[in-house]
Amino acid sequence: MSFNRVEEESFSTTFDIGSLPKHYEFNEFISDEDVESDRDDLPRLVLMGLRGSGKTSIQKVVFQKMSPNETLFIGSNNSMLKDVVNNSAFVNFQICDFPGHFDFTDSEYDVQSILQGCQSLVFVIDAQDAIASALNRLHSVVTKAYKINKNIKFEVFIHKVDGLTEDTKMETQREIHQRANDDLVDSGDEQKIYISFHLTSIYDHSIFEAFSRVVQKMIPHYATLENFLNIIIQTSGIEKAFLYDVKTKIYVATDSSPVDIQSYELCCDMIDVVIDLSNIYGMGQNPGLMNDPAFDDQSSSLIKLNNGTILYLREVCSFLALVCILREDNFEKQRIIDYNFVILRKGIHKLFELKDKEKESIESRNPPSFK
Ligand SMILES: Nc1nc2c(ncn2[C@@H]2O[C@H](COP(=O)(O)OP(=O)(O)OP(=O)(O)O)[C@@H](O)[C@H]2O)c(=O)[nH]1
Repeated sequence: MSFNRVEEESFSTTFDIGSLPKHYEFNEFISDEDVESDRDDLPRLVLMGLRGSGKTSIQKVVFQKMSPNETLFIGSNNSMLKDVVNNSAFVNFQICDFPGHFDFTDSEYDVQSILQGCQSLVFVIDAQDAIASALNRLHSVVTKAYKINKNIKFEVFIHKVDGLTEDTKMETQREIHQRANDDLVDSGDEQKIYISFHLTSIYDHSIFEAFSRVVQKMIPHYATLENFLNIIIQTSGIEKAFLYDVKTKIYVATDSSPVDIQSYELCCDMIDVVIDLSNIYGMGQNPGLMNDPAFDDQSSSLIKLNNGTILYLREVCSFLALVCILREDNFEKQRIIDYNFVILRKGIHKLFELKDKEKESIESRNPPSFK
């Protein structure tokens, strides 16, 4: 199998690479005031946890690019904050950040309808604080939420672990895991409710890694994406492949081999380098225009490390990039890799179309109505 440019061009004519339907694109320059946070039609992710556990900081750091140090000045929330994350077809949901003092009996919030449309409930526990009251709240939240919606995926972020030693981290995780499961056993819910645990901190990549896993569970076609990546690594001599949402550095998919956090961090750093360089040299013909993003269909990059490893990035569509790690020897077959990449990109675009068609058919079966 060999790659030649004619083949790539023939794909380009049948499918306009890099140009997805407009609504898949993230508009980088929407101000906070313009964002339509009441998009109740979108899949919903709910953040809960005790006061000061770090919910708002997580949301600001991951989705609004706030620097971790700035979160010191956020202040406590007294009402629910809603936000819409709309980067691509895969990273497209509404976030509801409940204040720490929230109670299910609180008539201020329409908990029933919020949780009915909820796909993922992230409960944040401050690992530097006493955990007993957080565990009580966790149990009460998951059992009540499960009664309202049995399809919610429950995720616990054991947060602020930057202040703990490696040993304490593991010990805290073990203790929280054990006690949360014991509580479920006591209430007879252990067969029904499954909780996933993640160690997180806004001061390193762990929060992005954890959010990646949460977002992946919200993607209906995740298995297909994973399969695509398995095929490309097998056929191209690649060691690890990540499909990144460039804007947030969440990886929306990866192949089925285990993720090692150093590889993930390396790929995140590569994206930063590409965006920074594009901002300087790659702003197209009109560098002054705000709508000329630093990441477009021409974006690609190759970085050689001094240990014989190569990082290779190719743009898949607006704000989605494939980042691969491979041995330098295997990169001799770059044409095959590029050819396989074109096929992969075509497959992912088809998946977008499929998702779009499914959405249209659901909407035609349930036309929107005024409440
Ligand atoms: N050390 C450390 N501090 C963090 C981390 N995440 C958040 N914080 C700090 O925790 C404090 C509280 O964070 P918030 O985001 O306001 O907490 P919250 O859960 O939204 O609080 P409420 O709005 O009262 O419910 C802030 O001072 C943050 O800087 C973390 O990963 N590590």
